[in-house]
Amino acid sequence: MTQSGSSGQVSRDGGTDTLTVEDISAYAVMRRLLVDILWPHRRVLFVALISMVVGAATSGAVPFLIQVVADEVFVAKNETLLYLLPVAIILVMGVRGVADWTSKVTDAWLGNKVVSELRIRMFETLTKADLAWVERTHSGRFVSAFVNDADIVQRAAAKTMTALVKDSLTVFFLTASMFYMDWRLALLVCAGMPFAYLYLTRQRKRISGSVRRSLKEAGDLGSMLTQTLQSLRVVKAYRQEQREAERFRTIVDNIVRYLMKTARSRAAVGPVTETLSGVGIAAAIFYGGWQGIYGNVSLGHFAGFLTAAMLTYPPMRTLAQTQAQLSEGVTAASRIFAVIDHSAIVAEKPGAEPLNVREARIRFEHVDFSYDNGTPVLRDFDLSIEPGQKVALVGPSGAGKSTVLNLALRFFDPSGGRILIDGQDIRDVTLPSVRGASALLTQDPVLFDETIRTNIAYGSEEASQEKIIEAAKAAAAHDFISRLPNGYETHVGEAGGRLSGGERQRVAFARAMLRDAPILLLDEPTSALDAEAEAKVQTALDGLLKGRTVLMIAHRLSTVKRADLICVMVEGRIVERGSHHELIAKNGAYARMFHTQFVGEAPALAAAGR
Ligand SMILES: Nc1ncnc2c1ncn2[C@@H]1O[C@H](COP(=O)(O)OP(=O)(O)OP(=O)(O)O)[C@@H](O)[C@H]1O
Repeated sequence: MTQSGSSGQVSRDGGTDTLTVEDISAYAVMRRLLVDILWPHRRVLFVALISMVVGAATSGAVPFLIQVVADEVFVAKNETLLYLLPVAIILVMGVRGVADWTSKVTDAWLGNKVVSELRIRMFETLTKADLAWVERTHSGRFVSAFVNDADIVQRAAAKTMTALVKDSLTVFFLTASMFYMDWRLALLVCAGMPFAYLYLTRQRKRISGSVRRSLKEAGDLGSMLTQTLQSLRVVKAYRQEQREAERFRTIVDNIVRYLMKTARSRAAVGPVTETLSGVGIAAAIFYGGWQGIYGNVSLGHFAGFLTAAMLTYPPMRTLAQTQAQLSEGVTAASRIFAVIDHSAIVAEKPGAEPLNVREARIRFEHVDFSYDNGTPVLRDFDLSIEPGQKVALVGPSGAGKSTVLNLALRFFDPSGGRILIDGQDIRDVTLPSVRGASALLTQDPVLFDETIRTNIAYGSEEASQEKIIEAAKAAAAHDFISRLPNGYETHVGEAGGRLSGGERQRVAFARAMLRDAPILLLDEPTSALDAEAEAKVQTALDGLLKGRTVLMIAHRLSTVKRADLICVMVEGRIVERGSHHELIAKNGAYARMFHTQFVGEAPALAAAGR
């Protein structure tokens, strides 16, 4: 058992069967964004806040200036103020302009920072996450989190931060000025606010629901696009273009449906705030005018108040619209947090030491394992591989051969038994040291869309050019690489698509050579090659196997013959073990396999002198 309590039944890794998004409150999400992400940039945040406060305060000063202009210049005919007031207004507006510029730039910076930080954290989680979880979650869901969700958070962060702080402060200052000037009039203007608040809360819930669904559909769209691009040959060969296009159209239509729902809820905010502001201002004009005619309210007083009321509504309207945007941002952020919060179950114990590889002896000690559906895949799997020994696993499809390699690399943890390398349980040592002890070669080598040199040096970045060439020579790859126009600097294309299968495999061999790991795990790396290509990589493979402990999955007689020990697996158990000749003589499961699967290869191998 690991410290994280891994049970080997992958579905029980904390109960996250899919990427469930919890209903987190807007407050919780914003608090997290503020504390976790923004706090390290508190200086910029501080500058942003100051500029917003200054901007809001200058707005609050404008009605007073208007009041003074009306009362002192127009009514009292004060000439000195006539010269002073324009200067004061230019100053106030100038300060407001600078504050506005500063708050916009700092907001954009903080918005971008929030999103890049969220993207980085998601990526880190992904690279450290359990394979089981990543495989279970559709790639489109991740792509959507990185692209759509992050984009929405960015827009929401940049816009709502200004609106929430600056516009709230502006509304506060202006409302305060209104109450200071005439509290009765101010009450009239503000009477509609509680209704607006209740209405907005209802709209916010609606928006949150439709945004969540549109983002989910956007994830499905991403998944479908990836899937179609990967399987375009099959789509064409089976003439499914029309069907795929219709499926795509359904998803796109759904997205539009949910986006329109969001747009309608968002737009519904406008008429309500407009009407309320109209009613408020109309009431203020009527009551203020009445006071002007029959009471003792001065023109300046009334004009100043009306300016304050007029100036209050635009930021209030923005605040109302912000509710919608905030709701979208919170929904998208909670989807991102669902990715970030995933905790890997295959994790290191605290204070784990690195694996100390002395001889590279591997021991699978009564290992049991099942994937998330709970069906046992390995049952009492018991195998010792001596230093330098080459062991081949053979058996029918689904017997659990690849699973054994997955467990050796600690991609999953067994539910029973232990796996030891040189006597150390691989759950007790650091993860990079376990994975660093082995090199894995698969049927379909994984190359990145980089140069050949970068692909060979993947995982051994510090290797010199000489070492890279040496590894390529040992992997019989140097000659073909040298013939390429850009040699080692040739880009291999997406997934190595510009190279042939055999060339890709030799680049992968060179990578393993350079890595020089004491343990080699092979998942029949030659099985996807034709006879000619295979012949070219055989020598490379022999060189690679020399002096290493090897565990290989074998589908071909040529691979089986390389092994010192052959283990026949059936339904997760080793049912026979021995050398090729011993097992043939036994006339059991291996002999049957030999006669059905391998016999066709035997004459070719004999001719090749193997
Ligand atoms: N990620 C996974 N999640 C759930 N079940 C899995 C997963 N990978 C493999 N299995 C199941 O585990 C069993 C063993 O699979 P495994 O790939 O180890 O067999 P194998 O012997 O390598 O087969 P093959 O020779 O066809 O590659 C199969 O029944 C398979 O369906």
